[in-house]
Amino acid sequence: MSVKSAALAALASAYELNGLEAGPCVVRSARPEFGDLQCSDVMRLAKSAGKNPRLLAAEVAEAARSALFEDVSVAGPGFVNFRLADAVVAAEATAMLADPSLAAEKADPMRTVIDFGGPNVAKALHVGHLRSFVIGESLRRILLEIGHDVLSDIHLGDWGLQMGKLLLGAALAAGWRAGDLTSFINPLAFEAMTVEELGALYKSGNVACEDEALLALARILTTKLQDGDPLLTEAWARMRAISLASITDTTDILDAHFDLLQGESDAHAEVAPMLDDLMARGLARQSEGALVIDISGDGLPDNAPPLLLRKSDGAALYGTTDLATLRQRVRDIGARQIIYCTDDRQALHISSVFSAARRAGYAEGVELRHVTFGTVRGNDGKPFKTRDGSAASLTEMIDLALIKSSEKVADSQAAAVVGLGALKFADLSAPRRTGYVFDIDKMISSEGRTGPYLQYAYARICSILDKAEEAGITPAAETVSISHPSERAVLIECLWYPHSLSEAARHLEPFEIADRAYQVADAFSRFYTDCPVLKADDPSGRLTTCKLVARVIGKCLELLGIGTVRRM
Ligand SMILES: NC(=[NH2+])NCCC[C@H](N)C(=O)O
Repeated sequence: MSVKSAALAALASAYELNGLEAGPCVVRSARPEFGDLQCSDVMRLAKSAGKNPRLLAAEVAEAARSALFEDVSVAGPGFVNFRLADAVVAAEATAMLADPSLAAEKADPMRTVIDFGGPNVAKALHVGHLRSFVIGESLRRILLEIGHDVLSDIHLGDWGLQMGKLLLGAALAAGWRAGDLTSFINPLAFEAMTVEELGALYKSGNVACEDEALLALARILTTKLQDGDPLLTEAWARMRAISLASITDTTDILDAHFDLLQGESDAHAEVAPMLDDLMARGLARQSEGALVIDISGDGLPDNAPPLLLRKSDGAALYGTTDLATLRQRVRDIGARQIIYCTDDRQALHISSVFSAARRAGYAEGVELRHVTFGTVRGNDGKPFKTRDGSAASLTEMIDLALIKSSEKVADSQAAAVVGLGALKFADLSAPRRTGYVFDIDKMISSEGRTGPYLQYAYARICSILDKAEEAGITPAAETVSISHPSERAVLIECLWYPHSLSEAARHLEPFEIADRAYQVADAFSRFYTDCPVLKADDPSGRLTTCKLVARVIGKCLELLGIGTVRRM
């Protein structure tokens, strides 16, 4: 039973007694002085039943009274407020501490594929990738925590026109000016190449494509590669490997885990049979030499353009590989739920793919969800840039966080945990769609809603528990009791954890967890100011409270992908 379900159950019978039909709704009380939980829909029900709202609320409150609540009262025009009995709070907290999952509500396990990161071969990782890695990894952990069977896939951008441009850049660098391009592409030349050099090849190829004639050549290279030209394939494979190695260096630092390191290219074998299938069933149609599929619904604007599946030159597009990948994920991996985590500028693309998949019957009974996020801004309110004016590079952002944290934390291992924690918490501590301002000094501060604040809180509680152990006063039975209003307040914050977890999973919103961690830590600091723990007459109850708080904050940070240290 969670705190919320207690009130819901009580309300349900109170509703029945009063002949009210609508399912009761309960939220956390915004004013703790009135109670822990609140129901505000009696007023609306009274209106439609033509009753006096305060009187009806009083009747509901009367019927909802039980031993679970110290008080059920009516406030204002008809709010019903519940105040949990202290014994219930203590018993719930005790049960939560004894439960390895901290009373998490488990879901019906579903095979879930989560597609996040989406880095591209030969292109530097930037601030948008930071968000996708951090949010995606946290969602991966949250969905695993509630019991889903999760597979994460990095979905490397390794296939479309960008690969033709890269190959063109390589030929240009090798001195090509005219004639057969491929004779200027030597796969062995990529043997010892760094990612930076690779990036420079892509950039020069991309700039060269401002010239229509060269762009046409890049398209030819793209199609040749997609048709399996052996030389281009070998060159491409080497470049892909160099990029992937450098990308996984970064994801290792960020502690983002991928079960599958697949890319757009992995869908290639699927493309031709899929197009045949769509044509055979009359779903794909020719349009000006290209092959398209009409789409609608999925939040698409009316008369959305059809999704382009094959260009007139035969090349497959971004949407084609996404559709083919989706089909594979459902058919071969058995995905019942597929989650895409990209910035909000891809909303139209992803909706188009979802719509095409549904029309084609590739997503029967499969939940498709797009997790979007907003922009990281600089202090000027514009998208965050690095000094040279280009989109901020992810490695530079990581370095900046690590330099700042090493100025604060002497131990180098702890400094890395703090720096990365600061970076990640800043990314997760606002609802993901909002975006945020990148302010490294604020992120790294140990005050306010920051990663370091939570990591310090966690370390401080651990040190209390360690001291208790050294002094031999670790309680034998872990029973929570309430000795002070501040202790009750922090326990209530802990009891909301299962609800936050469910909400985070339901809305695919790690902010719910970040906020829970902060609320618990904040209430803990008030408790610790008001209540001596080790010096209490009988420290065992308060130590148990500390233990639960450490477990909840530790679990939240783990779900956010943020590391902890026991000593700072
Ligand atoms: N399945 C997907 N489309 N995932 C997102 C991929 C992002 C893409 N590589 C880009 O940089 O824009």
